[in-house]
Amino acid sequence: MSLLEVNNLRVHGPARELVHGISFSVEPGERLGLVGESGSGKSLTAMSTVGLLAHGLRAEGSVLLGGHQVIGQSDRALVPLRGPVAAVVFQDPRSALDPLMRLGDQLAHPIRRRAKREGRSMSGPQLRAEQLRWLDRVSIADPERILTSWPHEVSGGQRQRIAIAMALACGPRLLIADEPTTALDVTTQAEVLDLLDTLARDEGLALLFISHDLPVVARITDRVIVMQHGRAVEEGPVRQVFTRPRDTYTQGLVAAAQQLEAAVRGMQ
Ligand SMILES: Nc1ncnc2c1ncn2[C@@H]1O[C@H](COP(=O)(O)OP(=O)(O)OP(=O)(O)O)[C@@H](O)[C@H]1O
Repeated sequence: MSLLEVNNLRVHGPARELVHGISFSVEPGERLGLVGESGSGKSLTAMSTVGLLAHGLRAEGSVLLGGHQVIGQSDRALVPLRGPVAAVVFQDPRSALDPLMRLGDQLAHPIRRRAKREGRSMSGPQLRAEQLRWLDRVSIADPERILTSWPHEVSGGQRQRIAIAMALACGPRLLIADEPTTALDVTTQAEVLDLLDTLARDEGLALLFISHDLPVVARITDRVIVMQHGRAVEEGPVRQVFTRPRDTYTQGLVAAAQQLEAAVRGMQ
């Protein structure tokens, strides 16, 4: 059974339909990229798979996540799926972090939830050891200080590393990453991307990776869906789509990425 199976997903906005019937699946351990220009419907598609659409939007069709139907379910019914089956890393790590809670307390939350789910009791020292282990896994320097810090006391890159640690500490089988490096500077982007790549491999995670950055998607995913105006215009293995694009829109995206790369090379 697929980990995620999306069938004829439509997303309706207040005034018009925004995603016009998209279908795809993600197998355990597979890495799927969603690419396309700004406003093409990548985020709405991804957020629909975990029932996280903004107020005023409505999804229709079928989304089976870990075999459970997501469309039409209440938030309460989706809680057991969010975290254990799929976790999300957002573009802006501040959306995952409570500004009024110390980082250690925030990281404790998914660790405790997972332990409870697995029927493990957890002492204070065990919890602290787990917090430090997760900070080490996301390569956070000075973890003791970080645990007692507030979100505004750490850098954007550190916030994103902690958001990734919180997502992975839930023990998900699918990680949805929505432009996870866009808000970071170029050096930090590359580091966080490497981190995601390594952690996903080590944990055997499936990835649904959203980006408008084609080289990044080429590096991190196996298969890609190209979206335009709320529709999938092309889908296939990432190498095939990026080296021999069939659709004219994809051809344009690939040509633009190549031109940018050539221009940067010319400056060096
Ligand atoms: N809450 C909302 N209410 C109304 N329209 C929305 C809402 N959220 C998104 N949209 C519209 O839906 C369309 C798709 O948006 P979506 O965020 O999925 O695009 P995207 O491809 O992820 O773009 P980006 O790369 O800029 O994040 C856009 O036209 C957007 O303006």
